[in-house]
Amino acid sequence: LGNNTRDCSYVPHRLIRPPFFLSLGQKDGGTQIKLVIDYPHGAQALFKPMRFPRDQQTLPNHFYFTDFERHTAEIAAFHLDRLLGFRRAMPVTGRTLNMTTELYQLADGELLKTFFVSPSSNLCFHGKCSYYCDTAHAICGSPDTLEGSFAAFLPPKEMATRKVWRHPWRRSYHKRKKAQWEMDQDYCSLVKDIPPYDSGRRLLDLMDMAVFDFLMGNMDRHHYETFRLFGNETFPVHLDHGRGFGQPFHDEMSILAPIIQCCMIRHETLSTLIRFHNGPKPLSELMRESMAKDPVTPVLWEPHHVALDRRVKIILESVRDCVSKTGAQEAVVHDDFS
Ligand SMILES: Nc1ncnc2c1ncn2[C@@H]1O[C@H](COP(=O)(O)OP(=O)(O)OP(=O)(O)O)[C@@H](O)[C@H]1O
Ligand SMILES: [Mn+2]
Repeated sequence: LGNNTRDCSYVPHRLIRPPFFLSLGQKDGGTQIKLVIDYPHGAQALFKPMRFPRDQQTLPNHFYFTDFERHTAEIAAFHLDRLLGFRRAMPVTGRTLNMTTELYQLADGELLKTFFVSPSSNLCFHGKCSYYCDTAHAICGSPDTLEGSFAAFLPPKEMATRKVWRHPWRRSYHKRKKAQWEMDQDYCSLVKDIPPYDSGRRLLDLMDMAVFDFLMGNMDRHHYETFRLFGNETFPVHLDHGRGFGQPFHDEMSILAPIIQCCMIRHETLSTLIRFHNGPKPLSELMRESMAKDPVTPVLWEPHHVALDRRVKIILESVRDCVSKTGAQEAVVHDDFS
């Protein structure tokens, strides 16, 4: 993890072969199919399969909550989180797998029943879930290789329980309704009075999350989770980015609402954004370099890189507007937590 590449030269070669799976199962909960992969020695990964080619955009008549998930968004979001200096996302890598030997032969029960061969002789499955789990939305190999994202698994509940929080700037998840924050420009003053946002680091962490989500265009931040162990003095884990990186030609300003309405950003995060803007290297280049070694590189369609640099500029402009209203003392917050 991190900037330092781990030195593996002392590891016998047979130990660093790609690991093989022991078993797999469907991850319950959530709207789209994802699998829990079990490796030997108790390790696990969360697998999200590829559905579409890299250049497919969010369908124009789809809402943020009906958008298909993209495995590449999960991979790219991990790299973006790390480059922003947050390190609040689980590590995610891409990998191409053999559907027959690595999925079909290991599947059982309800999952196995959903495998079939398509009219063009590709092996497919659709699993069971609450949205896109039917024959019309199946995941198909070509003919039997399939790309996916593999996220390192969070520690089990027994080791580290998590608390789920409703995001104060959650969208309505309804095709006709708006959320309160979309109608009330003074919404932040309400949030600021309510624990855990009234003290400590949490409100600033939400500002960081808005930066992160705006850069990738993720509108699907309905809840977030924290580890209970540290009470409120802890960070929100950045999970579930499958709906990011869907619209490279559109910048969704409403994702910046927390920053615009609270007129606030963490000093450290602002410095990072200024570094992306002034160089030596723009964010697009840092992302390309960071993802170059991923097994499914190039991870993102090129227009997404262009969008990242454009959006860095937009955040800086928003912060500048806000500083000119309230002054830098108020808007740019120094804290010791990041
Ligand atoms: N790396 C991980 N390790 C273990 N559990 C995870 C990991 N990432 C996510 N989860 C858990 O799995 C749940 C579902 O994952 P995720 O949110 O990515 O799927 P989803 O289908 O998009 O769900 P939803 O539709 O509720 O947004 C999350 O709420 C989280 O608690
Ligand atoms: Mn989701």
